[in-house]
Amino acid sequence: MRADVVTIFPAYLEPLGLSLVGKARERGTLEVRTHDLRAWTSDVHRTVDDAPYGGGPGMVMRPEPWDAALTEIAASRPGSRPRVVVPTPAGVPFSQRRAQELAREPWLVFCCGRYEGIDARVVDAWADDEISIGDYVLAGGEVATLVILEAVARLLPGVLGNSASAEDDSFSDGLLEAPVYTRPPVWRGAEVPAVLRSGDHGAVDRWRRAESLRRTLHRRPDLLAAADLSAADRAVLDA
Ligand SMILES: N#Cc1c(N)n[nH]c1-c1ccc2c(Cl)cn(Cc3cccnc3)c2c1
Repeated sequence: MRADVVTIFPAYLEPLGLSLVGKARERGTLEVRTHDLRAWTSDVHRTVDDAPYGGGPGMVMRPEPWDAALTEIAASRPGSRPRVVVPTPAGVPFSQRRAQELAREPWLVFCCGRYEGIDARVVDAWADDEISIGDYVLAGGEVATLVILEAVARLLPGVLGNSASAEDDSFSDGLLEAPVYTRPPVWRGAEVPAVLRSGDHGAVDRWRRAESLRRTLHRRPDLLAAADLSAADRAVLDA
């Protein structure tokens, strides 16, 4: 997969050189190219924003630099067209399912806006996805792009080591993950649940499923409606 990121703060994307995404880049599983939007301005002040029509607070990002940037980037891979993702507070909610969908794309381009947003005509002309990573307000699209790209990168083939797999993820079965423990067996008087040290893999699986169901019921009951629950699951929830 190739991912291009357009931003006025390229340094914001430096974490993409670290850890899991960094290793995927080293392996060649993921290629990330970061672009400074100001490279497509033509005035001496490298202006990317202007006052909003209709008045109101803040500034809006001008269409011309964005269109020039996206036109050049989209033309850089003849015969191919990128899926253009625009993080925005007004976007559809990001989810594991959407991450899985994006992970199947060969080429993503992320438009990281700032100020009050990007001129809507550019978004209308170029965006395939307008995505929000949650119901809170950020100052721009860069952090959202980091979140989306990490969630997508970990789903790419070979990125997660043999000991982990995306199938075991929280949300992969539509439920929240069960609690996890490691050594020591007793820490500040708190013991690891005995079943996890029993060596009985069937019992461990049943315990984890029950804990996952109980956690989801208490913290995210909204997820249960879409989850594929067995009769045994429902017995746990009704207990
Ligand atoms: N994704 C996501 C997301 C989220 N969940 N919160 N905030 C954002 C987000 C994404 C993109 C931009 C751009 Cl461009 C400008 N701003 C600042 C802003 C703040 C309030 C109203 N309008 C714009 C962005 C905020």
